[in-house]
Amino acid sequence: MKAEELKKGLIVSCQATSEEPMRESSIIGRFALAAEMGGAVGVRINGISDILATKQIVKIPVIGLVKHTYPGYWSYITPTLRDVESVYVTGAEIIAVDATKLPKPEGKDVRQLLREIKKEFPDVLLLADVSTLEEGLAAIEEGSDMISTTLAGYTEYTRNYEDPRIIELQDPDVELVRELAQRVNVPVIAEGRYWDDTLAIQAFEAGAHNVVIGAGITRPQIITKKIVDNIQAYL
Ligand SMILES: CC(=O)N[C@H](C=O)[C@@H](O)[C@H](O)[C@H](O)COP(=O)(O)O
Repeated sequence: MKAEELKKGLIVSCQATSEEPMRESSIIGRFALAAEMGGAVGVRINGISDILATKQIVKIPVIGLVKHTYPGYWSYITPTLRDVESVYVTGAEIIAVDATKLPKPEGKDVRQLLREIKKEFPDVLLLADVSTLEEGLAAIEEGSDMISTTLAGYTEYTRNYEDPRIIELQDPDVELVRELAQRVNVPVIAEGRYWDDTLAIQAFEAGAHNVVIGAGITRPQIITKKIVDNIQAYL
């Protein structure tokens, strides 16, 4: 696949941690199928078995990643060459990688990591997950094919709140999408706390090529809680 082939539109992130009720690869695959049936142009999937389950039943492009934590390092989205390789062999069309300025495992800096990925996997479509404009521009210089605002609001220097439960409710960073779209000529993907079509349209108006919605579609316990909290006042 080539970067130009990624259609404009909605990408659905289908992810569940070990504490979540949907934590099963076949369920994640079904979420991805539902996303495809609903008109999504791509899905974003974490973990090898979830990616493989998804690849079996959908035709739309898969953005694959592995969340892998290394002691002493903050970066956790496909942060090493070996992690990239593990996603690469699944056949995921696009690979998402932490492209924040924070140091990467094995003592690498972000530019070195991105450069090595491009060298070792020249045909890979590399999606740089960033939290700031500067990180996005650096990732483009190192050959990234797409940029996503995935980590805006999550790195320590872009966080506004200490409480991780609060951050889930914060507004998405539409301004970062606007700034990136003005400065780069690769697809800019708006991601992180986009809950619905109203927020997604704001991102498209700001120049996004795609908007990723995760929790707002595929984390039913969070959706339920949001609705329950909102109607509580009337009960
Ligand atoms: C920060 C981080 O680790 N984000 C992850 C990236 O893969 C996922 O946990 C998010 O669900 C995804 O980015 C979609 O975002 P939201 O669920 O807010 O629509």
